[in-house]
This record gives sequence, structure tokens and C-alpha cells, in this order.
Amino acid sequence: MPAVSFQHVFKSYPGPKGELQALKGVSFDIQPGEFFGLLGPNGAGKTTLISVLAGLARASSGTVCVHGHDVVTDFATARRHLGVVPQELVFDPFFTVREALRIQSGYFGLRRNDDWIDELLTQLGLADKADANMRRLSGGMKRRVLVAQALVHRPPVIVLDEPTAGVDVELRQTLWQFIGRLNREGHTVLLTTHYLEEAEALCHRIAMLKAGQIVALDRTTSLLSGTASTMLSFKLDGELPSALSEQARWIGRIVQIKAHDAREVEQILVLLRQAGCKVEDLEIGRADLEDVFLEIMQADTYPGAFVRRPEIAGVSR
Ligand SMILES: Nc1ncnc2c1ncn2[C@@H]1O[C@H](COP(=O)(O)OP(=O)(O)OP(=O)(O)O)[C@@H](O)[C@H]1O
Repeated sequence: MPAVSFQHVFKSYPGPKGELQALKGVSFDIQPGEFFGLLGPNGAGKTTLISVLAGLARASSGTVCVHGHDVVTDFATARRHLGVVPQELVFDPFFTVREALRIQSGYFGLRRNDDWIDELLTQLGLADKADANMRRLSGGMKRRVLVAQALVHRPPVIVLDEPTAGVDVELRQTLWQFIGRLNREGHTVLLTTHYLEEAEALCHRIAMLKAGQIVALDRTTSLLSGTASTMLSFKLDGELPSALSEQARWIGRIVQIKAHDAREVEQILVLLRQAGCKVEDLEIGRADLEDVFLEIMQADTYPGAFVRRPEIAGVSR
């Protein structure tokens, strides 16, 4: 049985110009123990999908189950299987960190939970803040408390909605070490992030959402190898020959051009030489997830071409 199952999920919001379709028939499963990434540009529908999963929003149609429990008809059980770290910093300012975690434990009927609370505080670098009032914590510390709150009931499925937005390197490392450990111990993780290098490093499989639809779903390694896999990068002061300008990406003086194989690399170099371009600091490297993401998001052909059925794509564990 999948840890999380989305089946034909539609969600529309009333808008000034009629209905806004935030999710347009999203279907996929996440298997127990997977570290699964959900990527997409701003407004793609990631938070909406997570809100539906967490029971914070109701799908217009379709079903969502957590370990077989429907998030609408069997809400309490589904919710017990989930630990959700929300994107926004929402908390009650009147309590200390420990009190907030005890209260959260109480929601799940856990009375003697202090051993696990202590472990969470230690693992998340909050031990010396246990008795600090929530309103006195820095933004990064509050985010750590939100992670601890989501985990008080040791949920088998951990959902992280952009957990590292605006947090420092130390917290990122602490967080990924701890979440990585929980994942190795069998917890399923669903992560949304705009940091693609994070997704590339952590996720076994990745789904890409664009305008409410899944446009790619595959193992991370397959996504990386399925598209142009070589990236030429060099500095240039002048102009590119027109044959190359369309496929190039500029970052200041740096030009990046993708190639599928060594022959294409050679062709690009020949075109540059023929045009008399003065290329500096040439590097030939592997395309990363950001390149794949941009390629998929910019594709205007039928996006389903990138989707592999989960039973074919398998799970990289
Ligand atoms: N409560 C709401 N009422 C009306 N429209 C909404 C509401 N929540 C989200 N939307 C709209 O639904 C679409 C999807 O938004 P959502 O927040 O799910 O995207 P996202 O992928 O999480 O974006 P981001 O990366 O910016 O967090 C957007 O067009 C957004 O404006």
C-alpha cells in the first residue's frame, strides 16, 4: 500500500475572473520509505496539494489517502500518519518551546512524550531554547520548532513545504541530517523546495508540477540522464553566433549551452571558432537538476511526454 496516494485531484478556488483551477487532475503515489520531491515554479499548486493532503483544504474532486486512510472520510487516522511542516511560521507566542511541543503531543493523545521531545530538541539544536518563550526566538529557531512540532507524534510520513526558505546553512545541515536519519529509519518524506540542488541530493524520485498538472515524474537519476546531459559554460564579451543564441542561457558574462553528446559539444565549439568568438574559462560539465527543470518547464510540447508511469519508473531504493 502506498504511503501517500493522490488520485485525480482537482482543486479550484473562486477568483475575480471566475474559477481558478489550482490542481487539474493530479495522480501519483509515494511508496513507504521514499524521499520524494515535489517541484514547480511559484503558483504551480504545490502548497495547494499539500494543504489537501494535510486536510487543510478540501479537493474539489478526487481522493487522497495516507497509508490507505482517506484524508476526508478518515481524517483523524490519516492526520496521525502525517507530520506537516508548513511554509509559514505560525505558532502561539505565549508558550515556551517545551510547552508548545507538549501541547502538540496532547493533540495526538500523547501524555508522556518528554523523552522524544528531548531528543527532538537535541537533534534540531534547540536544547538550550527549551524554556525560551516562542516570541523571543529568531526566525530560524522558530522554523526548527515547527519541524519539532510536526514530528512529536513520530509520523510515518513527513511533509516539508519549503522548509529551507530563508534559513542559514547550519540549520539546513542540521535539518537534512535529522530528516535523512528518519528517512533511513523508514519514514517517508515528501519535500517541496525551490532549491534544486537540495532536491537532487536528497530525493529518490521527483514530480514536477506546472500550472496544476504533473509534467514529469521519475527517478532523480533518470530525470538527470533523460535530457541533455552535458553543459558547456564559458565567459564571452561579444555576441554569440545566431545558430547558438537561441539555446544559450546567459548569467552576466557567462554563457551556458546544453549538449546531448560529444559530437554536439564539438559542433558548438566549431561554430564558436568560425564566428571568431573569444571564449574564456571554458568548462564542460554535467547538466544538473536546474537545467532539467528549466528544460521541462519551458517545453511547450505535450508535457505528458516526460511522465513515466510509476510502475515503469519504479522506486530507487
Ligand atoms: N486560498 C486561495 N484562494 C484563491 N487562490 C489561491 C488560494 N491559494 C492558492 N491560490 C492560487 O492557486 C494557485 C496555486 O497556488 P499554490 O500556493 O498552491 O502554488 P505553489 O506551487 O505552492 O507556489 P509557491 O512556490 O509560490 O509557494 C496560484 O495561482 C494561487 O494564486
